[in-house]
Amino acid sequence: MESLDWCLNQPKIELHAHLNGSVRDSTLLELARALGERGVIDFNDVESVISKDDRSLVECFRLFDLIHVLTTDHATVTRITKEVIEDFASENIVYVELRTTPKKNAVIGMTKRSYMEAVINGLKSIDSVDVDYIPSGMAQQNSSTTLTGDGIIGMSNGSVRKKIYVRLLLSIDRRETTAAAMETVKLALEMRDVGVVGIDLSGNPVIGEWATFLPALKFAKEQGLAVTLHCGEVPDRKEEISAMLNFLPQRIGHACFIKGEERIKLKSSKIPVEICLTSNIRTERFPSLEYHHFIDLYKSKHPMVLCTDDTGVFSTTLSREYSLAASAFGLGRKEMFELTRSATEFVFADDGVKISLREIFDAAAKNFML
Ligand SMILES: CC(C)=CCNc1ncnc2c1ncn2[C@@H]1O[C@H](COP(=O)(O)O)[C@@H](O)[C@H]1O
Ligand SMILES: [Zn+2]
Repeated sequence: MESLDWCLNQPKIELHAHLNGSVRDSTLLELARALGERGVIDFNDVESVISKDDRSLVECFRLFDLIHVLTTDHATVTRITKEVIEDFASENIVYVELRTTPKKNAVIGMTKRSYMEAVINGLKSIDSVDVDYIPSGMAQQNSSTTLTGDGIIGMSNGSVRKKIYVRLLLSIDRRETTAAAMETVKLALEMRDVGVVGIDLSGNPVIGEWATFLPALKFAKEQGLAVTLHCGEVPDRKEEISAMLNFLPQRIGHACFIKGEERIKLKSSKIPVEICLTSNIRTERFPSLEYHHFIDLYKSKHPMVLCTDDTGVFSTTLSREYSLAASAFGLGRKEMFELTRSATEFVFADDGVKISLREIFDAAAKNFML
């Protein structure tokens, strides 16, 4: 494997990360213990599920339901958001699009909006790194900081801090109705001034119909939100894949089972693909990386980026994904650096952020392209 240290040190862009899939195991266990003590859950049952490493698709979605029981209150959503962003920043991710499904729970007074406000509070509460989540022109910049061009900012007092750009995508869960999906899109539109830039369609891929989500996704697009779709996660979905590609989303995730005509359509569309290697292997989309479609897309120069999907659920990091790709597909340092740098062009943030990211990668090129 290409040295994990090198992959850790290079600046990286993460475009496919689900909040509740990225929670630290230690945090989940702590939350489970507390709920166990209150008699809400049986801690021993939960511990064995959380500690398991390999999970089938069905088991993964059961785990998500369990994670949601543990995390869905305002204070915990704030806490996990803070920890997830701190973890991403600690491995030199300079830009992350974090996606999450806004949730309601009348019993604790949670609305989709208050859930998202708890996420924003998590971003605000981070003080170990500089977090940029407000789009240009929407807030006063911290005048005591200047970008040095390597993902690090120089403070007017001479100290140096890491900086991470964070933008948010609101996910529509495939279990939701058209009305619920529309509510999420409207919320996203109202929260553009706090860093929401787009919509994601995710959830159990064998549940739900494309036609249910289409009206909300169309509306999102018309209103200028970017859209990314989980597409081709399971076999035999020719019609849905075709309809999704015809929709022309700004990006798609996974694309594991896009074959024949649809594969040709994908390639000619140039829609960037978010590739999640460990996620695909752990959920047995492919028997091993040797069979993964990464290399076909890569060789045909299709726009793509490596992502984690769920660092917690799949026990991975973005650095590890790069290291895996290096060993499985023979990528050298230059290729890995160019792969993550190329994602600058398909982030959903505004042009000001793209310009800053180009500067960060240009400045880092001399150290990482050797
Ligand atoms: C089986 C598996 C995990 C496959 C690959 N990955 C995924 N495919 C589809 N939806 C996903 C995947 N990983 C996370 N999600 C979605 O993200 C949610 C967790 O993050 P959040 O609650 O939106 O903050 C899950 O409940 C699910 O709706
Ligand atoms: Zn995903």
